[in-house]
Amino acid sequence: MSDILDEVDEAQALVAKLTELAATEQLLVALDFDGTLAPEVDDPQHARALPEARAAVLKLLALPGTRVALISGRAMDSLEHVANLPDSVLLVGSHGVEFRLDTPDATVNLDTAELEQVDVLSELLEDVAAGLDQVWIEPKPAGFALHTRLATERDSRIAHLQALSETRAEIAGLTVREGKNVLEFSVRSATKGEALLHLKEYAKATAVLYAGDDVTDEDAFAVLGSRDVGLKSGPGKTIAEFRVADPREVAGVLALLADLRSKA
Ligand SMILES: O=P(O)(O)OC[C@H]1O[C@H](O[C@H]2O[C@H](CO)[C@@H](O)[C@H](O)[C@H]2O)[C@H](O)[C@@H](O)[C@@H]1O
Repeated sequence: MSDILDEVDEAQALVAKLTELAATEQLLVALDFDGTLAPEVDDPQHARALPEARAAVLKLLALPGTRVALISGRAMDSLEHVANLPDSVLLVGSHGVEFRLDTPDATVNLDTAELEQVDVLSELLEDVAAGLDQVWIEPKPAGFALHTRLATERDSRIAHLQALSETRAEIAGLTVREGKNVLEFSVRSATKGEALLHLKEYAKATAVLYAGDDVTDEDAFAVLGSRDVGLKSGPGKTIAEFRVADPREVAGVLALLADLRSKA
């Protein structure tokens, strides 16, 4: 019984906070993609935002004083492809390495040393993936994601251990992030928290909603202020103020925010 009461209290607190947020002067709605707008799927190329999430994003985009951004671990070209949203949506790819704001230039210019590190990374991770079933690498401008979603638990563990020890032995200062069935390696360090702060300033936002589902989203939750709202999608430890069960419920929150803001 007390669980139900807790859930009711939390839902009421979320609605109250969204009502405040909806009245802010310049709103930034910043969203993670996989696991937040789009349910997880086995092939990353097939991930798509739920239709109701997409509809809510388009409704928010049309409102005055409102910007929408996606902050993703995906490479920019992959994010543009799967999100397929209007150009007015601000995009951040590769966990904050790539930006597509209102001007089209999103190129990452790696220096010679970084390019060499990417080559070394590629060789090492390709070797790891080649020796294990259902382990594969996804290239990004400044690194790679090592995917293990369909691998056995044993192969997945071996892949992570081998990849970590070999890359760390060869490349100094490598950024490694753990996500859902994925280990990400980047020769440029950046976090979703830094990206969110940049977007907040760029959009002159007076308040922010940030929603995300994975460990890397915790960096974004960490930079939110008292007027902002952090929304965790799904299970797992979080510092976000609020939690919903899955992308379907995230879509519900976005639709409610759009509705409240259109009336505010
Ligand atoms: O920051 P995000 O937008 O959540 O992106 C994180 C990673 O998402 C993708 O991988 C994850 O989603 C896939 C599709 O559901 C899933 O198959 C995979 O197991 C997940 O790790 C993407 O492929 C990565 O590049 C992103 O960094």
